[in-house]
Amino acid sequence: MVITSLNFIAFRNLTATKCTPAADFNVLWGQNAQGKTNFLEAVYLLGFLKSFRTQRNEDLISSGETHSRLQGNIASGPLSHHIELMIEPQQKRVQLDTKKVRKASDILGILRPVLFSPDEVNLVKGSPSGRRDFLDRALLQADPTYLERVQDYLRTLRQRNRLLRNGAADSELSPWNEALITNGARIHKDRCRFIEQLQPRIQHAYARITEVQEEARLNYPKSEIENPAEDMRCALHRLAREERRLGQTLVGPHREDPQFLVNGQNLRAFGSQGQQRCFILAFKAAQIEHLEQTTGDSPVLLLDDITSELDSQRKSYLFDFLRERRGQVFLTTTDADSLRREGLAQARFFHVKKGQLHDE
Ligand SMILES: Nc1ncnc2c1ncn2[C@@H]1O[C@H](COP(=O)(O)OP(=O)(O)OP(=O)(O)O)[C@@H](O)[C@H]1O
Repeated sequence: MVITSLNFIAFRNLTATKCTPAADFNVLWGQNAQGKTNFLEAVYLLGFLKSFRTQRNEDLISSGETHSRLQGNIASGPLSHHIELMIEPQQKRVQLDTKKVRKASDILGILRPVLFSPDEVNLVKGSPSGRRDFLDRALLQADPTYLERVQDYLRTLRQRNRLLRNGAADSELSPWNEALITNGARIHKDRCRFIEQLQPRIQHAYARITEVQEEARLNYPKSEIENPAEDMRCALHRLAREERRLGQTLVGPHREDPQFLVNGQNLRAFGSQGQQRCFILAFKAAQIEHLEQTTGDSPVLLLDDITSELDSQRKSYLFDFLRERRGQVFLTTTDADSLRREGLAQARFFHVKKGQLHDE
């Protein structure tokens, strides 16, 4: 898939930005705090409807404005689509080909942006919720219907927590236990299946990046158990008193923690910065290849200031990887010359200055 045109109005410091990107490499360069990441964020929002930096709509709207408007034309094989996203403080409204989109899952997949940003490296050592979210975002790109299953689970979880907090009787809780088990086991299976598909690619990419014999694994807890529903039921029984005492659900995929392992050691506790970066890079490469194979289409890559983060070996892997694949890429950098030296001289260069884009 290729973005053929973009139009951003009143988005952060991008007051009025029009752009006709190249079908392959696009470099957004400029000094710090000029709007380069804002541009990537806008593209990401058009495809994913969620920011990778904030949950608050107000942050996205240019100061002093009431709403932002993002528009993009996307060509995918013989098809072309127009996405329009209106961001207001209390809501987002989406149109696909001028028709109102009611369910987010109907639009995921029209534009698939895969982001690689330095901040993601911190996920490896951060909280379990960051790692779950990281995995879930990748899964959603591969399978937009996963969103509805996650939403069902979260609704059940909220309701069950409310009942636990209010000291509801067992008979009242019982149907919610069953709903939690059914929806939770589905999420567990979805995540395990997805990781199983990515695993050989992660391993392969990691070996190529590092050129050492280390085994990289993404591990999901209890992925080997045959019946996750039964396992959840037993755990709910075991922890029933504790759940009532705390007023919250202690069992289910919202508590599970994907582990990033190298040679069997958890990077969360033992990983060097270099191993963390390699792992995330390998994961992204695996995710992209998997998307290309399962959807038959290349996602759009958004690389935020990545060259300053990587050493020369990882940079050369990344550029080889980018050159070998087809597909559209947007890179941000403060140093356009170094990208020209990397062989991206054919890219389309946009200078970003004070929220304005200048085609060069
Ligand atoms: N809602 C908003 N309204 C107006 N300006 C905003 C808004 N949100 C952020 N900005 C401005 O956007 C700029 C930051 O842009 P961005 O994060 O894209 O930087 P960048 O060019 O990627 O820089 P770096 O290289 O440091 O990452 C800052 O000047 C900030 O004040």
